[in-house]
Amino acid sequence: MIPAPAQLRQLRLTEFGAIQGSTALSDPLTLTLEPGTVLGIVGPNGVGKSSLLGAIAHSGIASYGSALFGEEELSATRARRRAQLVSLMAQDHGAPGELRVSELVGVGAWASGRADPGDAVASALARAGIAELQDRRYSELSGGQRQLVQLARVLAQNTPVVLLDEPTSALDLSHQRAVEQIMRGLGNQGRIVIAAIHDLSLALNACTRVLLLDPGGSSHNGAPHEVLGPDRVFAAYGVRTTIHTTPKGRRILAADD
Ligand SMILES: Nc1ncnc2c1ncn2[C@@H]1O[C@H](COP(=O)(O)OP(=O)(O)OP(=O)(O)O)[C@@H](O)[C@H]1O
Repeated sequence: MIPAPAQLRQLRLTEFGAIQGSTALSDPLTLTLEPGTVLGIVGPNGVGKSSLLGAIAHSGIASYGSALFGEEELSATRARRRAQLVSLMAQDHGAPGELRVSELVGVGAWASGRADPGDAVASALARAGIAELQDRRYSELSGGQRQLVQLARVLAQNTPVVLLDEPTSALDLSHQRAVEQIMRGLGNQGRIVIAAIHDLSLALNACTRVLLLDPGGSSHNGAPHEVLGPDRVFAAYGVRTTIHTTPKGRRILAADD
C-alpha cells in the first residue's frame, strides 16, 4: 500500500476556470473540495473537462481565478513544490517510447522527490496491477497497458491531489473495475481525486461528487445521482436516460432506447 501524504487539506477553487486561446471555457467555478472527495467531471466532448484539469495542474493550460490547496495558490507555487501537491494523468499517453516502464513510473517518484523511489515504483506498479511490465519498453505496450503505466506514474508521485483524465477509456472490464477501486481507495486515504469521465456509470459508482459542465458554460455539482438525473443529462447530452440499480446496489446509467 502506498502511504498517504501527510498534508491533507481542502482544495478551493474560487471564480476559477480554464482559458484556451483568449476564451474562458466555462463560467467561473467556485467550489471547495474536502480531503477524501472523489469528484467526477462530466460533460459533452469539447466542453472543457481536460482543460480544467490542466488548469488546476498548471500544466500548460492558462487559468483565471484562484485554485488554493490549503494556503498555497497552485499557480504561484514553484514547479517542484507543485509536483508534491498535484499529479496529472493526461488523456494523451505519449512518452519517450524508449523508456522502460519502471523508468517512466520512476519519473513520478522523482517529480515529487520521494525518498524511497525504488519502493515507490514497485508499489505503484503493483497497485496498478502491472508489475510484470516493469522491464518492457513503453513503445511496445498496448493502449490499455500505457494507460495503466500512466496511472502507476501518478500513484508513484503520491500527491494529495490526484487529477485523472479519462482514466479508464482504454481499459477492459477487469481493469476498469480495478481503477474504480483505486479511485475510491485514494479518496478513502483522504486525497482529493478529480477525474474527467465519459462513463457516467463510473461517475455514479466511483465518485462522491459530480461536476457536470454544460455546453452553454454553466455547471452543476453535487451528489452523483442528483447531478446525473435524467433532466440534467438530457439538457447536457440530448439523450434520455435512466439510472438503474443492480441487486447488489451498483448504479448503471443507460440510454432509454
Ligand atoms: N491546444 C488547444 N488550443 C486551442 N483550443 C484548444 C486546445 N485544446 C483544446 N482546445 C479547445 O478547448 C475546448 C475544450 O477542450 P477540452 O479538451 O478541455 O474538452 P473536453 O471536455 O476534455 O473534451 P473531450 O471530452 O472530447 O476530451 C474545445 O473547444 C477544444 O477545441
